Amino acid sequence: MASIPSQSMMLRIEDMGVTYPRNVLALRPTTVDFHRGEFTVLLGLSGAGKSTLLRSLNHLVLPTAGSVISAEFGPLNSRRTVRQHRSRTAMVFQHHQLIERHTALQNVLTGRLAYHNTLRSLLPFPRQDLELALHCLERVGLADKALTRVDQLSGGQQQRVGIARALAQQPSMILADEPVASLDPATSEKVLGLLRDICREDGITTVISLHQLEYAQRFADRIIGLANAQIVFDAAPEELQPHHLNEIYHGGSNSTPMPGKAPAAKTQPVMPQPTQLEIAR
Ligand SMILES: Nc1ncnc2c1ncn2[C@@H]1O[C@H](COP(=O)(O)OP(=O)(O)OP(=O)(O)O)[C@@H](O)[C@H]1O
Repeated sequence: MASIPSQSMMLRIEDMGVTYPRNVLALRPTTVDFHRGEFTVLLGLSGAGKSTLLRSLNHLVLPTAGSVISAEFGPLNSRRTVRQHRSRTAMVFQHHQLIERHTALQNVLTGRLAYHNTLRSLLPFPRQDLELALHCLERVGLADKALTRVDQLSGGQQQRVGIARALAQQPSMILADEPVASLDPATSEKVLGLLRDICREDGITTVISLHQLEYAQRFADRIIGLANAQIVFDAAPEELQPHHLNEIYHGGSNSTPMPGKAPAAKTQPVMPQPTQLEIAR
């Protein structure tokens, strides 16, 4: 039976694993707690399992083993609990998933849809929703772009609309899947800083997948390093040592134990390609 999460815990994955069709092992059975207000970065090479772990947290990817347990709603073992959990879990995507021919405000308002039934969502949004959406745009510095079509905004501005839409959902958790992968370094820093500051201010638990070590060290409260479908590091950024990076980015041939955990059992370590090594710098 699933154990009960403690007070500060927001979400627990318990012996959760994902194997895709054709026996592709993307995440070995793993147990991890995510705490209230924590800003966690999932770090690893392409194919390490970051997106799989991130998306399984709200069952966008369905775990094939173990369970996801919400402190608020319990184990995600029914359509009802999954729906409840998703209504409080906002997503930010790499390509923002905005409706380009709609205005920034209209896009942010879609963050409110989870709070209305299908029939209600066909009607104009209530005034409170409009005010909230405007407030969210203000928080990401885009109040003056509320009525601008999204396809007339820059990539960084579009991602800020994506964050405002997530905030309009009034989430207790935000899952961000490589939210800066399409942005230049200066814009990436601005977007990540904004997301981190707002989540900190509002106490929103955030899990975000990134390739860039530098950003993970700069913005994360906690880094979870993945390699070969398993967690090989899980601690504060200050604890990340060269041998951990070796584990994350090189398959860890001469690894030492990760903080708080026994050394991970490895099968068939996959060595990164030279292009992949670039991202470790
Ligand atoms: N829908 C799918 N069907 C089959 N295999 C998949 C699917 N999605 C991912 N995989 C495989 O699962 C493994 C983990 O992929 P995942 O996308 O989680 O890695 P990632 O660390 O997020 O990579 P990236 O940084 O490139 O997004 C990879 O081997 C990938 O090819």
